[in-house]
Amino acid sequence: MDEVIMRCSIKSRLSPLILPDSNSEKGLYLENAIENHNSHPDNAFLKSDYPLSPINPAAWKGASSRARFGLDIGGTLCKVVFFEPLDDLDSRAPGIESSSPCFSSDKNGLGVEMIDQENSLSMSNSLTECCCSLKLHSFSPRMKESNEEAFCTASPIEYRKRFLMKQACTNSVDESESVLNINFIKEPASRNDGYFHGTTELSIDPAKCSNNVRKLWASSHDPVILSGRGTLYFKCFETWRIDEFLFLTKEHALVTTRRALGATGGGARKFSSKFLEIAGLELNRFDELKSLVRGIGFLMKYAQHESFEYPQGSFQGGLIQRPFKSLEDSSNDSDETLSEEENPDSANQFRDLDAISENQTGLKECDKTKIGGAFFCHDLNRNGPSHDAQTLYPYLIVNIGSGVSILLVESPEQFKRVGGTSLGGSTFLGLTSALTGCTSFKEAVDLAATGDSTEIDMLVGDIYGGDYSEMGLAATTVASSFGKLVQPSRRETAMQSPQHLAKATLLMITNNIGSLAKLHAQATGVEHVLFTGSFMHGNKYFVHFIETWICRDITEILFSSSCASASNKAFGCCHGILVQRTDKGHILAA
Ligand SMILES: Nc1ncnc2c1ncn2[C@@H]1O[C@H](COP(=O)(O)OP(=O)(O)O)[C@@H](O)[C@H]1O
Ligand SMILES: CC(C)(COP(=O)(O)O)[C@@H](O)C(=O)NCCC(=O)O
Repeated sequence: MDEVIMRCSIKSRLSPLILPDSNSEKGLYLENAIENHNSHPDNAFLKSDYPLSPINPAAWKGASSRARFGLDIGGTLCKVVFFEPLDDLDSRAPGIESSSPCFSSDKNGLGVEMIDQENSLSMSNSLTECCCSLKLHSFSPRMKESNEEAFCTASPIEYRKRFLMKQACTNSVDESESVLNINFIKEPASRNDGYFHGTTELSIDPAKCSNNVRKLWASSHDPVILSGRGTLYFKCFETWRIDEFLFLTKEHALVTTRRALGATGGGARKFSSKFLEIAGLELNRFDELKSLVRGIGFLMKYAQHESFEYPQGSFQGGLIQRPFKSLEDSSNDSDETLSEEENPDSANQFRDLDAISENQTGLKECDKTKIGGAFFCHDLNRNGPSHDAQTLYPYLIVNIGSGVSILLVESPEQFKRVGGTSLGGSTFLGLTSALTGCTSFKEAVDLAATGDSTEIDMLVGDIYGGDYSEMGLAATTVASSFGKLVQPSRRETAMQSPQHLAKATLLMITNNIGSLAKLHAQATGVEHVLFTGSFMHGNKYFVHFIETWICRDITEILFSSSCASASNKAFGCCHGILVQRTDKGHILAA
């Protein structure tokens, strides 16, 4: 099949939405899509023991299926989104609706781009061969022949050798085996680099292969079934594992030719030759910020369901906040304390503190706060979700990845990068890891949850003995992050309290990002700010802090917080997966 033509009125073709268990935090809700819950019930982001793949064998066994991939190879994480069509699209393809919203955005580099059909892989049907075997799909007999030819001429062995040699320098390798017969390459058990350790060994033994691939491809999200079309999968691994990923892909995937994969992020440029050399994969590169805007735009249209509320008690152990303790203290000192008029922040802090102290959860009892769907939507002025793709513009995107980019999106076709900061998600993770020895993002966030940053930060009250009323600074405002550690005795104590250090780090990063977001919103005159990026994932404290303290003047704050939507750059660059223009000018919607 050389060409597939489909209608792309996605909304009308999909089945009704089925909401999953409300205690979960996972969730991408494409409107009218169905979550696949055949997978592990505890599907957590990058959970290393998550059962392989996304692939539900029953769903693809025997099917001449094809998967189309979009990769976002970021500074820290590589996010992969792939779509596995059900079967022959032709048989399910009615005509084209040129009025489709997908069709209309194909302009100015932000809409649908020409992605040829080579941005396509197929999943192996042979589960016994390898649980997650990938092989390049050929659309026509002619292409298939050339695939096989290319496979014969490919020479990944050299690269594997080099890789093994490199590994051998740092890892214990059984020297009794020749390079090509090595079954295991053990990584040091004690490695403590602060990141998710997905794969602990490389193996060419099929049994272990499944295990390795399973671990590497830790699922980041339950698959989403687009009824009658196929399934969307979300995967993620650390970018520093790219060699491992490519070798495993090559080793187990039977990559048979050079084909283009939709790819974005800095790594799409940096590693493009590596993809080609190691795995024979050609990257079809897309600008990452364009992909981000496009991915968000797509989700905005089709994934408007926020999904989960914070369960009661989920914030046990404290919250990120401008510390209230000394504010209470200083409230006894009427001379030093700001009036509400002088310091509206201070007044709000008191009010919020009252609300919070009722249940000590650290979360306002506020039924409009929801998280976990494709978008966490919080309208500060109205109850319930209010964002609407049409009325949202102009808005800011604050993408918190390794670093932070701030974009002003003026229309679906127009955006510009208006700012950024190097103090981003990896600053939090790197610093917290270095300071506390924690070994994963989740651990760092969990640690922060139990900490008290006032033990670490120097507050205005620490300097002034109370509020600095003249300048509107409450005593509780952080004057200097980590400032208390200038005292040697404080440092010693702090080092015994990793949770306080983690919290101070999270607060510092959050405060900075929030302030920048607010300033950029003011400078550009926008009222809507959307926070996204993997830093958001499971990071309720960030969300809560931002909405409570930082962005009160902004009409609407949106959080794209699920892992799936944190993959929106990958989504954006495989937008062509869902809506694709073929070389004959047809829309292809998978
Ligand atoms: N499992 C994880 N492993 C590492 N970092 C994670 C993880 N989950 C969330 N993060 C956070 O997400 C950040 C990376 O965000 P991401 O949007 O993927 O950026 P990039 O595209 O630069 O890799 C990390 O710096 C960290 O703060
Ligand atoms: C360079 C980047 C666009 C890369 O994106 P990322 O992988 O961090 O998502 C981003 O890290 C960034 O904008 N950093 C901040 C640079 C600055 O404005 O100071």
